[in-house]
Amino acid sequence: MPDIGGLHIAGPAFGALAVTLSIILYYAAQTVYLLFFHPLAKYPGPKLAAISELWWVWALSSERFPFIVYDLHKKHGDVIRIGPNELSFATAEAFQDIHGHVSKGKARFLKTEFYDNDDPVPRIVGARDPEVHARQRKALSHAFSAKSLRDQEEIVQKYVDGFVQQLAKLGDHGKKALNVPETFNWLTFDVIGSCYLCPESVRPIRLLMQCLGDLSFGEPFGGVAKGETHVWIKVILDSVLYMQTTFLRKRLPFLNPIMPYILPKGSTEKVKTHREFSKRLSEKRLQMGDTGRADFFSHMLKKNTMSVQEMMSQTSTLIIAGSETTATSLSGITWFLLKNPDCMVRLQKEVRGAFTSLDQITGESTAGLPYLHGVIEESLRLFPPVPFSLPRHSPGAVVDGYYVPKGTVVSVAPLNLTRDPRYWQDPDSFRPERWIGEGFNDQKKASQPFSTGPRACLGINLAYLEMKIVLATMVFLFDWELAVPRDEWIRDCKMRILWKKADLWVKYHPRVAA
Ligand code: HEM
Repeated sequence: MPDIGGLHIAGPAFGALAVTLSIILYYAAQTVYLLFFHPLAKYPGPKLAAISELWWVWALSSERFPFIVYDLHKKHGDVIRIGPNELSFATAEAFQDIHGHVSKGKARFLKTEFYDNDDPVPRIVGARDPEVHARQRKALSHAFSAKSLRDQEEIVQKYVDGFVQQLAKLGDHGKKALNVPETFNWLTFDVIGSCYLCPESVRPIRLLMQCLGDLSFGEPFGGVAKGETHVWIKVILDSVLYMQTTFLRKRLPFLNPIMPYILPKGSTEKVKTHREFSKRLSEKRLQMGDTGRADFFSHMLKKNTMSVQEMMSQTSTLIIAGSETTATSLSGITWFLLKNPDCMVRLQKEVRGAFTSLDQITGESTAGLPYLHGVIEESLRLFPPVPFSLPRHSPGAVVDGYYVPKGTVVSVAPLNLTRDPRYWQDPDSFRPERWIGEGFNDQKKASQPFSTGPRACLGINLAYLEMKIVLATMVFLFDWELAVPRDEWIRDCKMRILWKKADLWVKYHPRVAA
């Protein structure tokens, strides 16, 4: 029986005490190291973030991550420590250093574990190995060529026509308010579903009826046709929340056992359902082989550089990457136009002056409307549809003048960059004219909603095409009214990897002259 300072402690109790003391000492020593001697110790930020992953987990779970990081940069400056081994930057130079192309032979910043999920094979957005990613990107890039875009325009036109008819019908010609984020989801999921499968209108309907027949689904997602959110879209949006928790669980594995109690009921099942839908849809499309039509799948098949599993795993990613982002952008644009009636009037003048009938509204004709372009760019600046800060591992390199040790996680806070007075005149105001001609001499590289470099968005041209056609059509046909007045909308949105948008109720009145 050990005798400590006159205290007699039994053997097992002594063992437990020794273990407890060792653990306390270990964490105390680690805390001192992380706070004072770690290579990142000199950077400001929350103390909890410096010593533990708990801060990051708290910030991500709060669903307010971009706002929290925004406020921290405002308080502490351009470089802050947001994890024991993680830095957040707030400059355009840092964005370029981390995401831009690097010269041959130089090491690249690669995606972190944040992008991992439980999928057996990586898919384009999540592929961390540069070789796997380059191969997948090459196979898919043809689906985003100028020629493919021309095919995709037909799809966009078709769904936009149906969409505005639904807005008129369901909105009872301006008498009833519609929830904007939801309506744009009908459209963008239908468009991407159709581009993904095949552009001929009847095909996706039949295909989906065949493979998901028992669930009696209609068109690709049937959102526009039915004027309601398809059950798969609901499942997809919920499973994005689950994906967010995957990162949390990976970062703090001890959370695993309690996750089922924290997650909303049925989350795990929803992810499974989403994967099952994607799998069945892909299988059916693969069975069809070469259909002679240029959909996303046909390009992958033609390239023949991806395994069947790899091709199938792209489905769920592309459907989310291509639809939710565009719907978010369109919702943001709606908000800014309604809060800035002068801008709305100027846009109406441009669109209504340029066209006398709907059939004149095309990809080519809308590409020549500078104010429309300015409206889209300005909204993407103030409300970037991808709110998370695209984390990367430093290869041991300089970021905006700071040497960042190898393995450190680095990212750039999207909201700070786009509202920084060093880059933008009158940064918090919605001023589409800044994007026309010389504008205000802003440093436009500080707005990178589609990212840049080898991992930049593949669907950028499709996104602009879709946004321009739908906005021009809606402005041409309707006068918009904010049905439920509100002072703020952006800060009411939450981050679940992508934005979970707050409701935005709008009435679409038929334009008198139309
Ligand atoms: C306004 C609409 C859109 C925005 C703001 C947007 C934004 C982005 C961003 C920021 C990334 C980089 C993600 C990262 O580094 O983790 C990305 C990647 C990607 N986006 Fe988009 N996107 C939009 C629309 C689309 C559309 C319509 C498609 C078509 C399917 C698409 C397909 C992709 C793909 C395939 C990638 C992965 C590229 C790669 O890793 O090589 N996106 N997007």
